[in-house]
Amino acid sequence: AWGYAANNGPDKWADSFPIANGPRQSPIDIVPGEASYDAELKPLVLKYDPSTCLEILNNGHSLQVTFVDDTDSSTLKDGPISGTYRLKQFHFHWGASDDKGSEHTVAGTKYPAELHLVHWNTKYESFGKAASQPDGLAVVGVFLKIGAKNASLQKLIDAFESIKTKGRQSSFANFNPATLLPGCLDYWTYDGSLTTPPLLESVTWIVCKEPISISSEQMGKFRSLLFSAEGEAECCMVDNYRPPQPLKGRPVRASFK
Ligand SMILES: NS(=O)(=O)c1ccc2o/c(=N\O)[nH]c2c1
Ligand SMILES: [Zn+2]
Repeated sequence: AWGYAANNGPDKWADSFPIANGPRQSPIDIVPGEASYDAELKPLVLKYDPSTCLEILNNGHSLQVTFVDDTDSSTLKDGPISGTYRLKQFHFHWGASDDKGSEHTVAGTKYPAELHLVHWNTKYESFGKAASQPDGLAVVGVFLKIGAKNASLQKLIDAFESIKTKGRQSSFANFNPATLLPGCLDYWTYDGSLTTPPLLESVTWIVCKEPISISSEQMGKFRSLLFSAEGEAECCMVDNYRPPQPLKGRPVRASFK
């Protein structure tokens, strides 16, 4: 099965998922000077209902918080997209040290971590169906940088003991993902893919320019999660990021000057 180790990591994914070398793969290096400001891009409209928060889980690749997505309670609208996209889950990617961990980079700069809020287009009947369509998904990416303790992230961290190993999940209620968004919602946007297998080219990426903070201690708690299941040799969940992929001529637009 795929992972992030030398024997099953990003350089090996093309063996089972040839789309890994496709024309619209993610993540990418975002070069602000080469992004074009598009005055027609609208502000993001994110409306999240904390009561749709369901559970927190360790899926062996990341820690993920999943949401009830059978109604339009938690949605993303406007920005670069048309129609309504429903929040399905959010998760993170991070490094073994503070000098790496994000998937997108900004003029080569790696952040210690990156948050992905995953939404699917309600013109399709489910996430699974949407994930195979070129306009099926919209993922909002938020960079994390080392700084002040983040009270919102702390609520997630307080649940980590119950999801330390692969396959563990626990109920997680009334969490408002809007508390994880930066104050300013300026963004870059481009057409891309899932950054993990099956690497489907169905994602409109919306990457926020402004990072949110996480303290060093909090970052250490992320690194205490395990890729391994209970009873297996312990393997720290770190460096669960795919490096930037070729842009292949794609335009990157900015919502800000
Ligand atoms: N890392 S990512 O591109 O946000 C992402 C989002 C949703 C996903 O669902 C997946 N398999 O079902 N992989 C995946 C990656
Ligand atoms: Zn992700």
